[in-house]
Amino acid sequence: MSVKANFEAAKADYEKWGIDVEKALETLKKVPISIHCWQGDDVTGFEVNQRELSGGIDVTGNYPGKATTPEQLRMDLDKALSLIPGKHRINLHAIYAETDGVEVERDELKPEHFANWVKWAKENGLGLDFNPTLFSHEKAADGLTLAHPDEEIRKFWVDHCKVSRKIGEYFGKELGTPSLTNVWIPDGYKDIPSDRLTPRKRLKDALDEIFAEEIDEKYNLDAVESKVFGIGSESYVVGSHEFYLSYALQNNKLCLLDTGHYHPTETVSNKISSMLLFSEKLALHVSRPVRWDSDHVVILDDELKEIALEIVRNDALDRVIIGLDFFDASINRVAAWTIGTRNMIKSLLYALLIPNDKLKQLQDEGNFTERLALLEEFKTYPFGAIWDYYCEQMGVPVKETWLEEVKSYEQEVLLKR
Ligand SMILES: C[C@H](O)[C@H](O)[C@@H](O)C(=O)CO
Ligand SMILES: [Mn+2]
Repeated sequence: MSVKANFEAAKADYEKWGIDVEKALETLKKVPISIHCWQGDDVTGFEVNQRELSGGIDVTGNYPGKATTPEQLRMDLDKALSLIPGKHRINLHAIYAETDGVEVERDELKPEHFANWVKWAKENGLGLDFNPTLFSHEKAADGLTLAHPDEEIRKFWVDHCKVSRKIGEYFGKELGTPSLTNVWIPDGYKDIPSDRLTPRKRLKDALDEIFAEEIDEKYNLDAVESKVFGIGSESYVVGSHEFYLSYALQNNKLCLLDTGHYHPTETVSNKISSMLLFSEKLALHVSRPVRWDSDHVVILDDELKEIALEIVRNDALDRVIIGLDFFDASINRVAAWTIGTRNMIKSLLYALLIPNDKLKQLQDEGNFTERLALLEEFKTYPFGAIWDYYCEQMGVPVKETWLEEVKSYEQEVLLKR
């Protein structure tokens, strides 16, 4: 049977439950995923003075063909984007600045250092998001940045975050879609601290300084990202979930939840509804922690589906900004982007094809038998046939045929680097 014939049969199955499949596909088309550029070069960046990756995060693997220039990284992104249905966004870090071989310190970065990214984004109809980079730098060598006891170091990082917001504003103005500028810092201690409060007080003051300048939300949205621990900050992280949740609420900022930044049995899916009751918007870094914040490529697992369900069933597709955050150097990097992003989109489609109103009603009626039965049966509804049709309609490879394109690209481009 053709993709279309399979689709028609599957559509009929869903329609029995009152699900408007065409409408679901129209909705899906409009959801942008913010794809992180750093999967393509193992979080290296293009600074003239390149430093080792630090900040308690790690990339393992030595798969050949990693991008080592901005042109290569954009070319690899182009390839991945050609295999992913929909129009999306690209998420940059400050270390991806292009400074023409001139060493520019991070507190001196300017919008012009990202002009090539903006040009490319315009050509491809992409939005851009941004992150100041508060790691892989000698001023972060002891694992402290915005919470550093040394005022000079703190000021350096405050200034870096200030210029980063201006870069976000520039993206928003140029591209006509607000940039999400997300602050994540590695600050913490390996061993039990003797004072938990003072570093948090310093971080709070630093954030107040960073956000003192009003920037129109038409152009830039600010987010703050928490973490439970990192390598070298096992006992204490200054920017904990409670810290940033409170800060974001009090200061009208977006709280960003990275799915790898919580205790192993704590799920982000269970936090979304609570936060939606108190914040207009929140942001995600969808990742896959395997035993720790290992940033494995996102797969279509139960938690991913549950996250998508929480966004869809709470009508929050325009309130939850979905970004990805994984980096695996042990596999083809273009494939990593393609697998992870296609899975994120697949999970949203899965959620859009669930009879969510009926299931809510069953819960209110106390009919937990039928609730469980339907949730389980829908797991094997012919969702794949709808997904294949969506890919075909969007002009990207159906099923695993995209892999052939990645293999050719590897032979023709990546292995020649
Ligand atoms: C590159 C990092 O993953 C990113 O900046 C941050 O979002 C993070 O998740 C650190 O663990
Ligand atoms: Mn993250």
